[in-house]
Amino acid sequence: MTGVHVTDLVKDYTIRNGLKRTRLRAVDHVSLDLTPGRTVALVGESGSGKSTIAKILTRMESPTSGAVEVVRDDGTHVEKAAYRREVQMVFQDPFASLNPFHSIEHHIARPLRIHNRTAAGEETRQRVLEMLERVNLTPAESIAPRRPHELSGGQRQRVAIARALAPGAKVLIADEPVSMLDVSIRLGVLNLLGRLQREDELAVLYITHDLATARHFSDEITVLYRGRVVERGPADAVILDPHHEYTKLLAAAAPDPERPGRVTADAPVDRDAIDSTACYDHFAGEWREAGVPGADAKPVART
Ligand SMILES: Nc1ncnc2c1ncn2[C@@H]1O[C@H](COP(=O)(O)OP(=O)(O)OP(=O)(O)O)[C@@H](O)[C@H]1O
Repeated sequence: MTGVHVTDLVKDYTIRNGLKRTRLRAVDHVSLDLTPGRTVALVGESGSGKSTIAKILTRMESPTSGAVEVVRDDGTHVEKAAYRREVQMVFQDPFASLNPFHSIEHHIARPLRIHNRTAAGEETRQRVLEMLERVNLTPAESIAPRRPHELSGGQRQRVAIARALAPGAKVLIADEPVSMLDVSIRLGVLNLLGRLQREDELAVLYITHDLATARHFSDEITVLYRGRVVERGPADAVILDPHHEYTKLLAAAAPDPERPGRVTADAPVDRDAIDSTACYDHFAGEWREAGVPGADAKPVART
């Protein structure tokens, strides 16, 4: 089994405006752990740095500083090719993430071959059909030859999940995996992710704006504000007993089943009222400095 330790991660982007260059700190000293069989939800408004963290974890971006270590149970580090195999991402947009020119079979067979998960020919085909069945795309024989445009958004996202698992993923980074799907099918896709996680003991990072699903589908919640962790803890504790003013705003804006309409973490925020220098750590039961690694973070006095 494989877990991920993120320590003191920083990502700066350089923004060019004519001749002028400015630095934007998208991720500000973030530390978090992903452990097998558990889901950590990363929540925060648009621009808080969630996708940047996902891209660094999947090596699509490199960090400015800090460490991402993927570690097996026996303490050995997962390197290079194994990293690419074991840490997989499910993207937000099931329409853009699949190649319209290739069949569903091709999308799943490719990672199986690249990562040497099958010999060739009939064996690969059998594995593809098995993967389609695992994500409830049946009858698999009828789905396999189709092109992405012949499937619904929910079915495409199931293909994307099967493709992510095909190489033998141990860590899944799911970046807003249901936000572009019709509300009526979101739950089905999240339930599927939950089942696969339990069956394969995956370590999952679930990135979302939606506090209700974060609570329901995650063990822990980490709240990000302006690139910093401002609150972390068990999912119920963060939602039912939020300490940071930003989390309180998010919790207050979370969808209420009694109320029609859908409000998310993108609800308007009074930025002047928010302090991003302190983080409430429910595990430690105290306030700590935000923007410093967990172990070294000093407790801070706060009422
Ligand atoms: N390649 C880039 N170059 C410059 N700035 C970037 C780049 N990628 C992201 N940013 C900036 O970094 C900050 C964090 O962006 P990021 O996409 O990680 O946020 P997010 O929380 O995932 O937002 P969303 O929920 O809208 O996807 C934003 O201010 C964004 O504009």
